[in-house]
Amino acid sequence: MTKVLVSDPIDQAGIDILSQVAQVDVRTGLPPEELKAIIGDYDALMIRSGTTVTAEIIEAADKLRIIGRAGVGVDNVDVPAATKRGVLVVNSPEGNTIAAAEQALALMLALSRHVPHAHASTMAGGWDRKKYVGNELYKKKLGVVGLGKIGSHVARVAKAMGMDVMAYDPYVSAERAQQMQVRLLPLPALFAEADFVSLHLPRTPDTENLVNAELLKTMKSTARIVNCARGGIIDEAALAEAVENGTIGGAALDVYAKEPLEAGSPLRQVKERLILTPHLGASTEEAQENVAIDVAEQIRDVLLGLPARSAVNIPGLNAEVMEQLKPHLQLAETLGQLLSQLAGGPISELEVRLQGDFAAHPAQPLVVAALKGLLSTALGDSINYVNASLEAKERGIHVLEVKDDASRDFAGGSLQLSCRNSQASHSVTGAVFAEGELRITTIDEFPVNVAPSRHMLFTRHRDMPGIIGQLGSLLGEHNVNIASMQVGRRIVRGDAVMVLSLDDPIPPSLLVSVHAINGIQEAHPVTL
Ligand SMILES: NC(=O)C1=CN([C@@H]2O[C@H](COP(=O)(O)OP(=O)(O)OC[C@H]3O[C@@H](n4cnc5c(N)ncnc54)[C@H](O)[C@@H]3O)[C@@H](O)[C@H]2O)C=CC1
Ligand SMILES: O=C(O)C(=O)COP(=O)(O)O
Repeated sequence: MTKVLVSDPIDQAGIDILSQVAQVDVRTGLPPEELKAIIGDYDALMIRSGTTVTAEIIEAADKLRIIGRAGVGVDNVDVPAATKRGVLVVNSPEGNTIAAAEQALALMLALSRHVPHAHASTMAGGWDRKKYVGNELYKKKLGVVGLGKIGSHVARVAKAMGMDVMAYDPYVSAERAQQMQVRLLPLPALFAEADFVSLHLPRTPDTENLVNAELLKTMKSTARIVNCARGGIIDEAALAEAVENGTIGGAALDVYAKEPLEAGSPLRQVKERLILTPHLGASTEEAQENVAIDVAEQIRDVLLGLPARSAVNIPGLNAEVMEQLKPHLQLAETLGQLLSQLAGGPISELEVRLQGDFAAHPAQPLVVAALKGLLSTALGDSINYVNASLEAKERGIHVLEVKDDASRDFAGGSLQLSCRNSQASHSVTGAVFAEGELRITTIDEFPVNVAPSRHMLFTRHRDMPGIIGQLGSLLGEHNVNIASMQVGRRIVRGDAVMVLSLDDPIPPSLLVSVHAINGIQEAHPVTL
């Protein structure tokens, strides 16, 4: 029975989808040791930010095929460790965009009008209209750091509220910023000019402690900062001090370096002009339904053997590409399997050549598929689209991609894989014919025209009378049925190849006899 573990609170809509294909166990708040102890039973894991998926947990996850993050940030998942184990990581890149953006806007308004403190004071019996005089956002300068999906929505709404919006994002083009009518500024200039700063960038080694004591000192003493992105981007002790000392006008945080926020955090000591919420950015009914459906559908699809649409660790290979290129990927994988069995040993270089109309396809997915095929001979089921590139790199396989749209052998083009190792080099070419039918069209530059089949035998031999008959009789004597046979040669009585599709595998003892036939130079049994 396929089993899915849901280890954080997920909307019921997601559980319902997963239940169509698997037994779903919801166990939230598991301590790491307990998660490690049970993860080996599960085919899929669905999480939010509450579960940390370490390399140790992935190591214990013998059956795990997919980790679904019902949200955006995957910084709580050791993605390289998952990739190494061939575990797909998916997320919901857009399901909570609006929720997180609205949380940032809510905090900006709440900060500028002292909403939480005024509320607490009123509830406590007070009526303090003077203390809580605030500021308007209208005509104030907002600096958005990270102009991605959430940052862009914040910028759009802030502009509608009459704010002057600037942004810092090293990966956003001047054209995009212009389109959004946002000024792009370097980070120090943005911090120096801003009345409000809102952070919307991921936490990475580059962004850790990006907002430190030094940068805070460059802000206006009235400026306020909002972080609904990730903890650890702001130095929390420095921020607490800056708010307390009046270096800046205030701050509102939804995310923390360590969650839940520790009881002894200096942030908890700040009494005024600081608003803290417990990571609520994505916590709207709408966003929770969106992300749960988005991610549960992907887990369901992957468990059914279908591609996922938002895979984090197979860039360029989303569901749309997989669907469009299905037969082409199948061809690349089959040729990879074939090539590795012809080579019969470690390979140091693989050339993937997209010829004719094939060159119009993106190369990367086809390279990944070829590597998966190539490595599956040695690594079996443990190799997949997730870890194929990494495994190839670790085995020192140098990959060359070539696009040659001038070569016009077939309508639709062809794909050629060539490999080299210390002893020899081999090449195979294939094409996708009408109705998605796959054909092997050359082997070691000899022209053939064969549909791949489960069991095959490839020989290199001298083109001379009697060889085909001898081989046919030999296989017949051993009850190996030949489904089809083809010979390819470049010159009469020169070197030739023979391709046999067989109904049964060739036993090793029979292979010895095949090799013994006079004129046969090489014989490679192939299983696809
Ligand atoms: N508080 C919450 O509950 C939620 C928090 N988030 C967090 O919000 C953040 C943004 O999410 P999205 O907008 O969906 O992501 P996104 O990928 O659409 O945007 C991130 C932007 O940050 C930019 N960026 C990367 N490194 C940068 C750097 N060093 N300096 C400035 N900009 C940089 C990227 O170019 C990109 O434009 C993520 O960290 C995500 O985890 C997302 C949803 C909910
Ligand atoms: O989607 C994200 O990146 C979030 O931070 C949301 O986290 P959550 O799912 O609410 O634990």
